[in-house]
Amino acid sequence: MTIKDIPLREKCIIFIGFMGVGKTTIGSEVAKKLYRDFYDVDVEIEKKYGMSVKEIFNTFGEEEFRKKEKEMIFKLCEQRLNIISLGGGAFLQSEIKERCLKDGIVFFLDLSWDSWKDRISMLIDSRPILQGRTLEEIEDLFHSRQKIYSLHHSRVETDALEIEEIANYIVDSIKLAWDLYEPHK
Ligand SMILES: Nc1ncnc2c1ncn2[C@@H]1O[C@H](COP(=O)(O)OP(=O)(O)OP(=O)(O)O)[C@@H](O)[C@H]1O
Ligand SMILES: O=C(O)C1=C[C@@H](O)[C@@H](O)[C@H](O)C1
Ligand SMILES: [Mg+2]
Repeated sequence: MTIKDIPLREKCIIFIGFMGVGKTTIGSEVAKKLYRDFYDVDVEIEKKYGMSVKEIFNTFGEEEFRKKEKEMIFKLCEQRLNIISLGGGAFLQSEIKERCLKDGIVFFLDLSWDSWKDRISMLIDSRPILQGRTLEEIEDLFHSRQKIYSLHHSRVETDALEIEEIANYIVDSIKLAWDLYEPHK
């Protein structure tokens, strides 16, 4: 059986989007609702190194982190049925992007800059990419990153929604797609 033959119902469900939009939080909620295993790529890499992402960046550099990020995502995509939240920069690598779009159902969590900036205090200490940047530089990064997320299977605007509402909407839309494209016989 080739990779093309993965039934829709068995494909991994993958979350992308800028740092702090809610990939980890929403991914784990969706996994609970679908009774599936959840993997957060940043957390899996942290477990491998026994260090935080910030420590990995400081000790080994971003290039090493990106290499591990690709290895980890490819490994998780090889298995079926996983729910996977990517790091905010994973789609910078075109090989990751292509693999995820081929083997998974990719949800882009889209949050406006105005809403995102209210979360900055929760994120600034633990996200190495944000450190040492002014608010204006972070805003530029936020906007320039949007194009890496432009290829996806579904986009969810999360601004006005609670975590639970977003997770329910995503689960409903996945079930609808399953029934439409691969109805039970
Ligand atoms: N819809 C929401 N409403 C309010 N707060 C939210 C919502 N979604 C996520 N959050 C909060 O925003 C913060 C960042 O969320 P989370 O860690 O899930 O983002 P992320 O996309 O995984 O970030 P990163 O790419 O840096 O790993 C968390 O404190 C989370 O509780
Ligand atoms: O947007 C990014 O480049 C990153 C996002 C985080 O999830 C981590 O993967 C890391 O801090 C890099
Ligand atoms: Mg996360």
